[in-house]
Amino acid sequence: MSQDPRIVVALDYADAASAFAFADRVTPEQCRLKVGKELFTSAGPAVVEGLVKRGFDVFLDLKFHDIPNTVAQACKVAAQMGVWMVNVHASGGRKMMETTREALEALPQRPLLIAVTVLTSMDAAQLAEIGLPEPQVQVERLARLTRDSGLDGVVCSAQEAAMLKRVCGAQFKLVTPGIRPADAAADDQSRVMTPVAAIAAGADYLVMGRPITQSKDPFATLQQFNQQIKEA
Ligand SMILES: O=c1ccn([C@@H]2O[C@H](COP(=O)(O)O)[C@@H](O)[C@H]2O)c(=O)[nH]1
Repeated sequence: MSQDPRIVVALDYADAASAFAFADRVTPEQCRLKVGKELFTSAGPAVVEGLVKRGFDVFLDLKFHDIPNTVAQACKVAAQMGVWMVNVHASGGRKMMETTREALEALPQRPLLIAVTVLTSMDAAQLAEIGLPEPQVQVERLARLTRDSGLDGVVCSAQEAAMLKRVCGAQFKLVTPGIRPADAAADDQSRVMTPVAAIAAGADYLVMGRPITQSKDPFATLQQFNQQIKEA
């Protein structure tokens, strides 16, 4: 089994018991785990610490978006929980991202710091409604700003992965939600791609929630996706 699992399972559950029930049936070699707004609001730091204690790499996906000092301090607290990765919104701007990076760099051990470009639920029409250009243009703009602010990578759709690897370089991490098998419902996601296509396009980590957690057999489904990626 891979020591660098590419799938990050989104534990979008309402309580810690459900998250731990999932975590206790998989291993850190099979997947990384993501704690997002629902689970964190319900269960708080204890759920993060419980997953870290079980040996998992935890992506704390709280997408901080605030003034520089507030975001930097929040990310420092996240780092103290022992998370593997934390994120902010790139639209918070260069000063916010640089201040946060500097705060994390002062720690003895720091998590990866990445920034959300354009949410994978948004399509061109939704972006136009808020006065922004089409996804590829806006994602590239925010990814360049993120790279220039010294962060480790971005959250984007796998549809933008090939372009971003060219623009930002191979070391710049691409974390891609909106992953859907070809025959699956998109749900509220707009910019989707299959797991195999996402890896081929250059995605480093695939964030997958409902296609795994809401499948009939989440553990067999995770194994199938890992196998598909391995063979790709
Ligand atoms: O642009 C983004 C940023 C974050 N997410 C998060 O990823 C998962 C996706 O879950 P699915 O069930 O596989 O759709 C979810 O936790 C989102 O908050 C995203 O989808 N898009």
